[in-house]
Amino acid sequence: MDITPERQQAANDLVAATREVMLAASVTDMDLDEMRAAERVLTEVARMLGKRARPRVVRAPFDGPATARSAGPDHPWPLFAYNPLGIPLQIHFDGDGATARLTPDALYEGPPDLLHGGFSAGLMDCMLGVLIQAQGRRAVTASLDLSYLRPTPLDQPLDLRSRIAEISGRKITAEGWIEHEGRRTVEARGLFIEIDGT
Ligand SMILES: CCCCCCCCCC(=O)SCCNC(=O)CCNC(=O)[C@H](O)C(C)(C)COP(=O)(O)OP(=O)(O)OC[C@H]1O[C@@H](n2cnc3c(N)ncnc32)[C@H](O)[C@@H]1OP(=O)(O)O
Repeated sequence: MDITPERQQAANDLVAATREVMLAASVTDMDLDEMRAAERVLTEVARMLGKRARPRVVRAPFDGPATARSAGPDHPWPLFAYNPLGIPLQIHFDGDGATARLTPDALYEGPPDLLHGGFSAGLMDCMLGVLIQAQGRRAVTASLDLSYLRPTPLDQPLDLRSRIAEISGRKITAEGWIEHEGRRTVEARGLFIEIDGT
């Protein structure tokens, strides 16, 4: 089924509202009865939405990041607009690099008050992978090496960056990092291999 701009916006708004629910459900301190009442409402919502469902989450077009890159840094590419489980990012492209800003909330906690290292890895995979996709290259991650240099805080703005380091035949190496207040907390280096097909 084609997705009209109106359906796309409605789907994105629904996913954004779902993220709000996920955070609220995770940190709520309501009374037992209120929690049970909220659970009943949410179960009903899940049934309502599930009455007609696709087998998979809607995919954004493959060439979306390349189009955003051509349009310039003021035209970010939204990541995970259709999937509440993904950490939503607005990725800005500038030449051979990409940047994004994120303030992670309580959903993404690992050590107390800090960002979970697995989420950092996922963010880096996205920053590197989407940058490669924005070059029009169809590639998957073959390896991703991470250095956790210092703790990454929650509830504070983080700057995410990536750049292409090397291209050799089908092999593309990209680097990225997470910064808090100008200091790197995580560094990543990934090898991506170009694949055939769609
Ligand atoms: C459709 C794309 C849409 C956009 C998607 C965005 C993706 C977002 C990022 C992801 O999360 S991707 C999901 C996680 N990754 C995977 O599921 C990939 C699983 N692995 C594979 O599918 C294959 O192993 C892979 C395509 C990576 C390589 O298999 P090939 O059979 O094509 O590789 P081949 O054996 O011919 O090796 C090609 C070169 O890459 C090198 N290589 C392959 N895997 C490597 C590895 N793991 N580490 C280091 N080098 C590796 C290999 O040594 C060789 O180097 P040389 O050309 O110099 O000889």
